[in-house]
This record gives sequence, structure tokens and C-alpha cells, in this order.
Amino acid sequence: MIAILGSGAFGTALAISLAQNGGDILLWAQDPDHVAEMRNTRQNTRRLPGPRLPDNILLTDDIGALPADIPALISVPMQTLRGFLDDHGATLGARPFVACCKGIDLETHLGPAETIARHAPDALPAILTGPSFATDIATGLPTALTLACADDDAGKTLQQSLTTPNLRIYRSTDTTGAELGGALKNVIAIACGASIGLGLGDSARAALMTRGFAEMQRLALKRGARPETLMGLSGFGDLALTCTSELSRNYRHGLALGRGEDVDPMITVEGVATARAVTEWAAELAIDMPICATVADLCAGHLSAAEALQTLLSRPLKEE
Ligand SMILES: NC(=O)C1=CN([C@@H]2O[C@H](COP(=O)(O)OP(=O)(O)OC[C@H]3O[C@@H](n4cnc5c(N)ncnc54)[C@H](OP(=O)(O)O)[C@@H]3O)[C@@H](O)[C@H]2O)C=CC1
Ligand SMILES: O=C(CO)COP(=O)(O)O
Repeated sequence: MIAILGSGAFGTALAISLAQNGGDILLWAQDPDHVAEMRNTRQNTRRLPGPRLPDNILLTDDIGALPADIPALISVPMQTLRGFLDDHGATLGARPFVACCKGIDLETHLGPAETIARHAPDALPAILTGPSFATDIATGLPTALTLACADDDAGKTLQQSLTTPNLRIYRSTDTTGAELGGALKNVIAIACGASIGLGLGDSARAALMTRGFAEMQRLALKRGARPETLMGLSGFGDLALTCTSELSRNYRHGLALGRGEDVDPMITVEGVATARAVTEWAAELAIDMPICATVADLCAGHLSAAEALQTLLSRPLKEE
């Protein structure tokens, strides 16, 4: 049995895929009405309308009822992870906690696996990340993800249990590289969306992706990440997906800003808070992150998309 805590689009998609392996999947939502709705309709109409929830997905709002020892996949937005762990970490006790979110905490500047290590000290922290749209996973399209866990034996066990016929899991011990790649690519996706929204074309987007990747590497390597992790699914792979697809909420958020359209504050767009967190953090570490800083200003309304473009284009010329 595997528990998935958080019934958003991603948690639900993972539950549907993992259910193919035959064992029971416990899917927890914080709202009892949401649980009742999913039980009655066998669909998650609020967050992932369409795909049917197989019968071996057991729905619950009782987090205290989780069997001991089974891994808990935590699929809540990054800015709520710390509060979730403070509320439920002790109840969940010692077991693998697999973070399924992407971002950097605004207050602590920690990524998901680091947040688990700090706020749920009894848990074994791991992270599941990489290029994957919830709708692709839920509809059975082939998807490859990285499972990073510093304890390689525990990582191997998780890799086995999270692999499904359509979900191919690669393993890493570099949790820092995996969590920073997943967090930072969302910020660059907002920049790419904005450039397309402004009508700047595909060449400008390729430049932003490349220079954005240079920023991702700069910060991650300084934090001790391994270069090959950044080149892998959780870094380059997810950057490529998110910067080029309108299925991405981060990319669509940027598109709207570029076009001067309103954005919906109820949609989970992890790159907005992460842009701010990473800009503050990079300043503390004296790392140059001009694209991330410009995205932070754009999202905060301090710059228009056209001004953001001008900010980047007017920077002093430098060696690549
Ligand atoms: N969607 C995707 O394609 C992918 C998403 N991810 C990552 O997964 C994470 C979650 O995203 P996603 O599932 O899309 O988000 P959604 O917006 O679809 O759903 C967020 C879910 O989190 C729940 N939630 C929010 N705060 C809490 C809390 N404090 N305690 C318990 N539950 C809470 C919400 O519950 P409620 O409805 O009650 O508010 C909701 O069910 C993000 O970090 C995202 O980057 C990763 C890969 C793919
Ligand atoms: O992380 C994702 C794809 O890997 C999902 O991207 P969005 O959160 O931008 O929709």
C-alpha cells in the first residue's frame, strides 16, 4: 500500500497510475466534502476532471488512519508543505516522505526535501520530480521521473514501488539537484511564456531557456548539486517540457502577463513564489540570477512585460 497525501491534479494522477500495480492506494484530501464527492463520482472533478479513479484507490480524510511504515507521497503546493508537515508530521511518524512538489519555501529558502528533513525529522526524505503533466500520467501516456533519496537502499525500494507500466522511475541520491532543478524551471517557464506572449518568437524563447538553464546551474552547483542531475530529467528535462507547452500553468501564467491579460490567483503557479524566494536567496549567496529576478519583478507587478524585456536586453555584454 502507498499513501498519497493531497488530492490535487498531480496526487490524483499518481494514484491512478500506481493503482495499475494492483495494490491499494490511499488518497487523502484535507476536505471531507471533497473526499465524499470523489467517493460518489469516482472522479476528482475539482482538480483533475475526466479520468476515472479505479476501485483500489481508497479515499480518506483521516490522516491518522494511515498504516505504519507505508511510504507517504506528499503532493501539496510548495508554499503549504511546511505548514502541512508542522500539522501532520508527528502523526505520520517515521516513514519515507516523498515530496511531490516543486518550489522553494519563501520564508526558509528550503526546497521540498530539505523542508521535510527540517520539519519532519523522523521521516526519511525523498523527492519525486521530472517532466510530467498530471493529465499525461492519468491517461497512461509514458512518463519518466526522477526519485531522489540520499539513502540509496531506501531509494531503490521506492523506485520499485513507484514504477508502473507507464511511469518509468530513475533513481538518484542527489536530492539537492533534483529539488532545485524542479523549482527553478518553473521560473524560467514564466519568462518563456511572457516572451511568447509579447510576440518575441521562438528564437528569444530558446535564448531564455539556455540562459535560464545557466542560472539554474549556477545556483544549484553552488548549493552542492551534481552537474549530471541538472542535465537530467529533473533539470533539463522538465525545463524543456515546461517552457514549451501550454499545458504548463507556469508557462500559461507568463503568456498572460506577456499579453497583458489577467491571471487567476486560484491556480497553482509555483514559479511565482519561487521567483521571489530564489531572488532573495541568490542575493544572499551573491549569485547573479537576472532572469529569475526579472520574473520576480514581473510577477509582483513592479515591471510590465515590455519593461522586463528591456531590463534583460540592456544588461552589459559578457562572455557566455
Ligand atoms: N499538475 C501537474 O501537472 C504537476 C504538478 N506537480 C507539482 O505538484 C504540486 C501540487 O500541484 P497540483 O497537484 O497540480 O496542485 P492543484 O492545484 O491541482 O491541487 C493542490 C492540492 O493541494 C491541496 N492542498 C493545498 N494546501 C494543502 C494543505 N495545507 N494540506 C493539505 N492539502 C493541501 C489542495 O486541497 P484543496 O483542494 O482542499 O485546497 C489541492 O488538492 C506542485 O508543487 C506542482 O508543481 C508536479 C508535476 C506535475
Ligand atoms: O511540473 C510540471 C510538469 O513537469 C507541471 O507544470 P505546471 O505546474 O507549470 O503546470
